[in-house]
Amino acid sequence: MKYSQQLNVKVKDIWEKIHQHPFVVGLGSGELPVESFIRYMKQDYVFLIDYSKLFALGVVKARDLDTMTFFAKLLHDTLNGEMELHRTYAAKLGITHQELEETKPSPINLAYTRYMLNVAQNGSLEELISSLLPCMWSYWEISKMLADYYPNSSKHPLYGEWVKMYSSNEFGSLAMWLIDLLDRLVEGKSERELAILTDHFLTTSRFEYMFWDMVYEGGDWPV
Ligand SMILES: Cc1ncc(CN)c(N)n1
Repeated sequence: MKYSQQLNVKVKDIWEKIHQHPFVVGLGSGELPVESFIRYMKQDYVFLIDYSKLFALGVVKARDLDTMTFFAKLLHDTLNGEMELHRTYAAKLGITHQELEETKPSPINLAYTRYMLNVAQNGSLEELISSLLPCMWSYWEISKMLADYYPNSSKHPLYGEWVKMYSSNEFGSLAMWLIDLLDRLVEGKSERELAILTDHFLTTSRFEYMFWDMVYEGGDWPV
């Protein structure tokens, strides 16, 4: 079994909980309260600013030109494609660019990005990939699930564009490229080395769940 398939088995319960989370279900059914979506857009925008830096660190840690080019593309697509979706939503929702950029990250948001940035700065390329992969892979799985269970979700007047972006073949192919890269990089790694990667993958998958919960419930700083 490929390493990515082993990860997929181990993460199943966490991702299942994400698929059942009221925020995700609400995106599919169209019944998500707009206040939660606004909170998500603002928190996610500042999340993506830090997340982009992981791709820049991927360029630095890459060991060949193909991998460098791929991370450079991910960096470009995140800053200009994924974040443009957020800017477009912000305009629709009456949020200014300044408000978006100045969003104060919630405790969960900060903990999640700091965890990944710490791994990216201090760990290997394989560690960097295993910690940032759930972000892309889980969104790809969510959007496929939504397309199956809520076939009209991509036509919703507000949430449809979100569903379309993350269920696009382009987004899916980037996630698959990264999965394939990780499978190639782990060839010959010891059980001990793989256990570290698996731990990063499961930790950031849990952060994904907590992020959904935070934007749904509004987990801000207590004081
Ligand atoms: C928190 C989070 N996780 C994942 C993604 C998809 N890149 C995102 N935009 N935000």
